[in-house]
Amino acid sequence: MPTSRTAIIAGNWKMNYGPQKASEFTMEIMPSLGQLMRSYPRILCLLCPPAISLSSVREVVDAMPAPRIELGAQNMYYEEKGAFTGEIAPAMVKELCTSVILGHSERRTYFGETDELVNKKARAAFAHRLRPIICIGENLEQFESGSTQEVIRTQIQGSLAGFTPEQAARAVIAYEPIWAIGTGKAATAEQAGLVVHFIREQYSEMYGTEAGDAVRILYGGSVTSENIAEFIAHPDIDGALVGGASLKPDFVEIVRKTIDVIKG
Ligand SMILES: O=C[C@H](O)COP(=O)(O)O
Repeated sequence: MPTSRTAIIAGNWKMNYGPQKASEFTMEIMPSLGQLMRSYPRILCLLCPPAISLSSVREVVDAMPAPRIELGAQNMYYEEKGAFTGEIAPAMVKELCTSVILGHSERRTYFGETDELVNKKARAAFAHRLRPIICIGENLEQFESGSTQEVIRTQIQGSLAGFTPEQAARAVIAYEPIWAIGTGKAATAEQAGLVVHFIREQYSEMYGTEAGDAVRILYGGSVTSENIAEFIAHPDIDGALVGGASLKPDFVEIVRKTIDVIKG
């Protein structure tokens, strides 16, 4: 990644760690994570536990303050409040988080989320000054049939429809090829980099060249401390959305190696 952008390492805990376990795990990683974050400024770290555990993680992070360690929600609804059983509203997320993951492939696959819905949620995020992390990516069949670019183009145009240039600049994109998620078979940095570069081109077409250069784009899919360095070394990739490895102290190693690569 170039020096003009800030790295982001986000840990998506998915449906793991209730309030008690989330608190214990955060206490376990915060001393070393905090030390790392104090050592280098050009990186943002996001912890994204399940919604029910956000408060307990918030308490630990507040008690062990360190710069640029923020919380993110894994999802939210777009309505302000009301009779939407089981959902959480943007203002509720905003009380504890700076960011929200939207349109994760697991939301799209298991809960039928569409680009249109992701777009509504992203607009609600902007309205509440939350940073949306918008996930896109192709499945194995689409990858093997060579339709990755077409899928990505459709997802970008649908999920980002009607964004102003300012909103587009605040959004973070996470490219997650579905075939690499939770499989232990990460894309190569070269494979991921080609798609991420394509996303930058789409951004440039929609919002101008500067926007294409400035937008922060993460890679996600079987990222560990063993392979993070090659992704961060790629000029188009700005960080990672980490699933399984974010549930272990390996997450701190991922942050450490990211800093090592950026520092050079
Ligand atoms: O949100 C994270 C991604 O789905 C990647 O998950 P993973 O690192 O377990 O493959």
